[in-house]
Amino acid sequence: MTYAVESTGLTKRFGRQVAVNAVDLAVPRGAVYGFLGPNGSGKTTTIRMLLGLVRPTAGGHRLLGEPMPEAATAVLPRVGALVEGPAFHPYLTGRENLHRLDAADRTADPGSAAARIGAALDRVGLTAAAGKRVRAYSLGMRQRLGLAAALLTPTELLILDEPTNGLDPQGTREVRSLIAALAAEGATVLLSTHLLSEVEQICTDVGVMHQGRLVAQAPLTRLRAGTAPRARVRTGRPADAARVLREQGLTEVATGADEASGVLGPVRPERVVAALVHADVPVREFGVLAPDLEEMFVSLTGEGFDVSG
Ligand SMILES: Nc1ncnc2c1ncn2[C@@H]1O[C@H](COP(=O)(O)OP(=O)(O)OP(=O)(O)O)[C@@H](O)[C@H]1O
Repeated sequence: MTYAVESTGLTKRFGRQVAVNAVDLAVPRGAVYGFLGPNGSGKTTTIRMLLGLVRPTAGGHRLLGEPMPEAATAVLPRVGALVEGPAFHPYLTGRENLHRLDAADRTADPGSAAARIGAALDRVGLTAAAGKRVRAYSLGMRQRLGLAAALLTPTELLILDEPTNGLDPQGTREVRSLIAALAAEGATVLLSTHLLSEVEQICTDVGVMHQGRLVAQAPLTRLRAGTAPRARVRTGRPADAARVLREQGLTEVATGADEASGVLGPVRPERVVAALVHADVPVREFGVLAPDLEEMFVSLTGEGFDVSG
């Protein structure tokens, strides 16, 4: 079995609106999979279907190789989840809330509950605030408590909806390093985010959602390799430069007021420079522009991502 999460044709309609449209997810075992998309693109609805919280209109999926929802009782205890608005009791402390959740899990051993809860609180950096009532928690502290709840189960697969949402920069860094540590211990992580920078920092794989559709899905290394570098020449004679670029085999050649550029493909940049000089094109500047993931995602979705954070 190679996929920790696998869906085929997963679809959810709300009335006339198709929130999730025939999504085929494939999350490899051991991956940190970034489920990336702008607000409203269908990430949360997909995650809720994966966890069996929302019934799909069509399609199906497997978690850890088991068919859902048929195998839900067997497989869900092996899956840690953080979904929007976890139902914590506001008048109980963080620790007491975890005890409640842990006690509700029939597969958890009550004898080791205190140790399990202490370890989970510790991992998310909430030990000091564990004795406070949840109603006094900030959004970031609630988010951490949600993560601690996800860590109560064995972390074979973690499904996290916007895990760094509401955290300050320090908290964001801590949660990202926690995710990296869990992955290093062998867990598969699927996390949703609208931050491309988050995907670039911690993910090995990415799936891009746009208007309910999964418009791209690949290991990050392959996406980076697939975004072709462009060569750019600054010159007073852009038309002549463009002709040379085409002669040299560059594709998608474009010109601006004082520049020409094209996709290099297999052509070596030093050959292009030599050809420009040979053709008497005055070269003020020559550069190879690094592939830019953001540009690629924008071209896939026609929308920008929030790149801060
Ligand atoms: N229970 C519901 N009833 C009706 N429409 C819904 C419901 N839940 C979600 N939607 C709609 O489905 C679409 C996808 O929403 P979803 O929350 O899955 O997107 P998202 O990518 O998670 O966005 P966000 O980042 O804002 O959470 C949205 O247009 C939303 O309004």
